[in-house]
Amino acid sequence: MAAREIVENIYAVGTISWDLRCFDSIMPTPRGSSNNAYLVKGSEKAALIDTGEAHEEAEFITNLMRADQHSLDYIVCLHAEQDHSGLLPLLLEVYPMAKVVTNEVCKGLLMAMHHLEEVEERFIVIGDKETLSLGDKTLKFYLAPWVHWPDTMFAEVVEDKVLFTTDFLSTHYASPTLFQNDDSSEYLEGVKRYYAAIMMPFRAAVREQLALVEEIAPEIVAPSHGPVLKLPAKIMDLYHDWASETPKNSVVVAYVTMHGSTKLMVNFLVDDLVQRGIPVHQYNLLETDSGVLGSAIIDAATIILATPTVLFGPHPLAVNAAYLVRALRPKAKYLGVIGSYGWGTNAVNYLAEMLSPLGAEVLEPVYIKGLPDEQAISSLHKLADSIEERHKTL
Ligand SMILES: Cc1cc2nc3c(=O)[nH]c(=O)nc-3n(C[C@H](O)[C@H](O)[C@H](O)COP(=O)(O)O)c2cc1C
Repeated sequence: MAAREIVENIYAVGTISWDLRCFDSIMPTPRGSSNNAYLVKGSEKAALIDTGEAHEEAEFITNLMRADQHSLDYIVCLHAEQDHSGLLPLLLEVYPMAKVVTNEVCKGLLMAMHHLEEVEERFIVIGDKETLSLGDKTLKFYLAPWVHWPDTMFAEVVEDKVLFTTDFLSTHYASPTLFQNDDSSEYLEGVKRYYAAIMMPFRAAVREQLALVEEIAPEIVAPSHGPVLKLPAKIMDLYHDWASETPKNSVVVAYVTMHGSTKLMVNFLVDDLVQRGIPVHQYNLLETDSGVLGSAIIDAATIILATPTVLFGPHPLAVNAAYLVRALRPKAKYLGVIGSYGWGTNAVNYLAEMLSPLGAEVLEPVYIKGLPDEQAISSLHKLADSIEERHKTL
């Protein structure tokens, strides 16, 4: 990939992974991704904004050479995670005069993770709203913690109104174009997957950093993954909506079944909710990737886990889903467990306990032996009644 000019003397020099299908071994990336890095060439000094994964060295160094960058004054680290900082040790060797510019928290993480004690004197620690002159371009730094690590920060090229936002407003999306001009559904699906997996647990920080971006009012947002954005109003609006604490009148039913009993229960419950006009989506956990499930739970008011009992507890796929729900901390107000067992079970308690840190109300479970009978169907109707009643108060 050649270095690509964003505005005069600011280049994208990162790497694109067209074939990547899972990021961090946790996030499915059906459209690939990119690890973005940027080169800012001032009249006196040059700064690299972030690096890339350690294994991307060949492509990365090639890009810097194509940008004709044979020396560097600064390597700015906006975030210590290895997809941004993995090449820092190598670049410190390649550019022996370069200083590392970062905040105190990020410095601590970089030093600890890359064992950089020997080069500590090459670090320059900057604080919130401090600036660094590159000659005719000025970098201004903004601490933006918890989107999504404690160290995250933004950097602005003041004269060009370009804001580097690290993972904030990023998307795992390998784009042939430098800028994202369209609202293609594929791209927006990527935006949503990324928000769900990375930003959702930190909604309060997301709201704070949205306000910061609005205050800075950049003309161009250059994030760490996916395309560069001009006036990202659409994505900002989506973030505002997703990061609010108000859930929507919708229900997510995530289920697994071995012999079909739990599936029949799901069918009854979902049909009942549909009859009542409550938006509901069901997901078979056997074939639902974590990005789809994560996106689905962003704003649902109720999440139902449906599982048979396996060895006295929930099916492992339901445990996995519950773990994901707990970790992503969605804004759901109500949780439910339904399912089927044979002779003895602790599945409901197990899931209720797993999900208790969310602080949501756990609705009366419907957990039955074998196939659903009339009594089970009546209990599922009652569950739909309580969902309808509670959703009226949203
Ligand atoms: C591997 C396996 C382990 C099971 N372990 C239990 C168990 O510990 N306790 C129990 O009550 N039922 C157990 N069952 C029975 C199922 O929970 C029961 O058949 C249930 O009705 C299946 O629901 P489904 O039709 O939705 O798959 C087990 C079934 C299988 C296949």
